[in-house]
Amino acid sequence: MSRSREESALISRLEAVMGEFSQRGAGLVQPVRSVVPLQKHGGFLGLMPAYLAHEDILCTKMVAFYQREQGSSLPTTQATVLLFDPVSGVVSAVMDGEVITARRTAAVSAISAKLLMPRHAEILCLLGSGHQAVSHYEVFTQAFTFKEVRVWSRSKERAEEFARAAGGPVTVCPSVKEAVEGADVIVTATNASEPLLFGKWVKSGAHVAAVGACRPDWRELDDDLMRDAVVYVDSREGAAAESGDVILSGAEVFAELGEMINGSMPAQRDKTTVFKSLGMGIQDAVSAKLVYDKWKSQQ
Ligand SMILES: NC(=O)C1=CN([C@@H]2O[C@H](COP(=O)(O)OP(=O)(O)OC[C@H]3O[C@@H](n4cnc5c(N)ncnc54)[C@H](O)[C@@H]3O)[C@@H](O)[C@H]2O)C=CC1
Ligand SMILES: O=C(O)C1=NCCCC1
Repeated sequence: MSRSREESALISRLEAVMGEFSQRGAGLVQPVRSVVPLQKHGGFLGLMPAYLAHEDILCTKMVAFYQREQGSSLPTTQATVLLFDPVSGVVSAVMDGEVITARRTAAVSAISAKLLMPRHAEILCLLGSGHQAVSHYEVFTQAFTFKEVRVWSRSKERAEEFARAAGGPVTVCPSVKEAVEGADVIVTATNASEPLLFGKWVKSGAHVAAVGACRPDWRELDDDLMRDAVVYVDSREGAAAESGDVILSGAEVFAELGEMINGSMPAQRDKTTVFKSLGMGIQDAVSAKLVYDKWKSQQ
């Protein structure tokens, strides 16, 4: 299967499961991520189980996240995914979770952009130049056509490296402000714990896919942006427990991505919108099953 067909298959599986999640039916069990904080070491261990009864997928991801020193050779996010046979509880696969995490997160952000970005979006801006920035660049430029792609990163060298490695032209911007001004779609994919994207810089009607800041006291977005934008989340329970951008700004969550997919809540495309992504076990479960089924079919 070509990369683009794999991407479309992943996106349609994710759309279906996010829609099912937002119906809160009995066929889908996914608690909010359990987090074991490792304050002493600047990290946490997250456990992300999920059971999808209709498709009989039983899965858990274990993800370790560490805020590394700049220049560290270790990744900030390290994940392992376990797939089980739900009939017997036997483990059927142990998978590295790096690619699954990178691609499913970008695919979910692309679903939010498909529904919420301005109709004639021309400028994509990526804040951060790490794993998520790379996967978002790949998935977004495959799914949509932009006239300009911009990147900003704390380290100019890293941003330049990112631009060199990208499959098309990327403008490296010297500041967040210059990167985001006039942008139609902004992806925040950093390890920041303080706001770096300010509402006063964001063009009215733009769509922000906010991927970082996954702890209740971490931020990427300022209060103005959170309060002025229409805020969508992947899971209301997840956002209430884990998103500093939601909790500390006091912003109202308008809808879940799945509610938009189901048509029970509208996509307010004409407004400035934020999709606050935290990541969900069901996303890993359907992604891991796609990988497993493909591997099985090749045996
Ligand atoms: N929503 C979701 O489903 C998921 C979210 N994440 C989150 O996405 C974010 C990025 O993850 P990766 O790309 O894997 O990390 P990475 O370590 O590969 O890249 C992080 C980027 O953030 C930048 N950065 C670090 N500290 C910063 C600061 N204080 N201010 C501005 N930039 C800073 C780094 O220079 C780098 O460009 C993390 O916050 C991670 O927790 C990761 C996986 C899934
Ligand atoms: O969903 C995930 O996977 C993650 N989300 C937040 C940060 C660590 C990984």
